[in-house]
Amino acid sequence: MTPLRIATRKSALALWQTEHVAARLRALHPQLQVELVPLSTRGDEVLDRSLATIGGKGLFLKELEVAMLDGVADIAVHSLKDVPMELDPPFVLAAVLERADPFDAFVSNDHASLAALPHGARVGTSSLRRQAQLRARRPDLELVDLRGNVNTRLGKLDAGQYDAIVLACAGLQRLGLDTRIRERLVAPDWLPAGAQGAIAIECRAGDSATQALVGALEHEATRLCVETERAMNRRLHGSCQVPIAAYCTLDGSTLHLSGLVGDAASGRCVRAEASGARKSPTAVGEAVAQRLLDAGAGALLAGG
Ligand SMILES: NCc1[nH]cc(CCC(=O)O)c1CC(=O)O
Repeated sequence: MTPLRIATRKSALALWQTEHVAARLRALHPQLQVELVPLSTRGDEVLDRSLATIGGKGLFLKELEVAMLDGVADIAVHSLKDVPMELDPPFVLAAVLERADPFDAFVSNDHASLAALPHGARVGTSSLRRQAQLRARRPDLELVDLRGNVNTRLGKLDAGQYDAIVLACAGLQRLGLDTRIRERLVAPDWLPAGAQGAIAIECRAGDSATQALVGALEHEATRLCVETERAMNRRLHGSCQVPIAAYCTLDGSTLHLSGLVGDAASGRCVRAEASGARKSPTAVGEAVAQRLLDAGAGALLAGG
């Protein structure tokens, strides 16, 4: 059998996620040889600049997609929250794995919780979604830009540049850093990015053999929830540059979606919810998007 080659970014988190997928594929298919193809992406090389000015988060995907088109790799492993709402037609998400912890983590060396931070404390995050929710709860905080991969961000916290930072729980847990989590910021009070905590496998749309191979890793409940969240984002034209949060759960046959659009500067947040049948993730996502727009989210999305 020809080996299955997996394109991956080179950050510690990306490599962990790719090794995880490789191990699960080897366990499912003992005869299969699985190889990693680590690649540098433009998104990794320009982390110090605003991603919006250089083409958005899709930059992390592009090189991995080129590798698949060139036949250098068969699949690519992604954090689904970083995957654009629309994939280019030659690609599909062949599997979505069971979601890990979907929530954000409050991380600090000196303070036990967001509420316990002293007045005017410095909190590092470059996520507009996190900034908007921080401002809403604590208008007194000084919010400071913080980029880089998980270990870079923790290093800057430990160097004393911030009193606290906010990261995804899933990334910390995967890297064995869960003891750094001082407080989990959970729904309904605090909402994560759509698809946070979920790993997705992308492959060529025409490659049905590979799709069959990786399809065994599909987790249906996660797929339904992230499709609902992504339908909301798509309808709102969400990208990493707009403060949009979405969190969906599946309860038996019912999807429950909570959405939020915020403004990082003022901390104004508009929220909406909807429920619907598990067979209708798109309708549930679009219903929440419409309710957010009806409640005034359009002005926040337009930047004011
Ligand atoms: N923005 C980068 C990114 N993309 C995915 C994760 C965490 C893992 C996940 O959500 O699956 C992170 C780190 C973070 O936001 O702290």
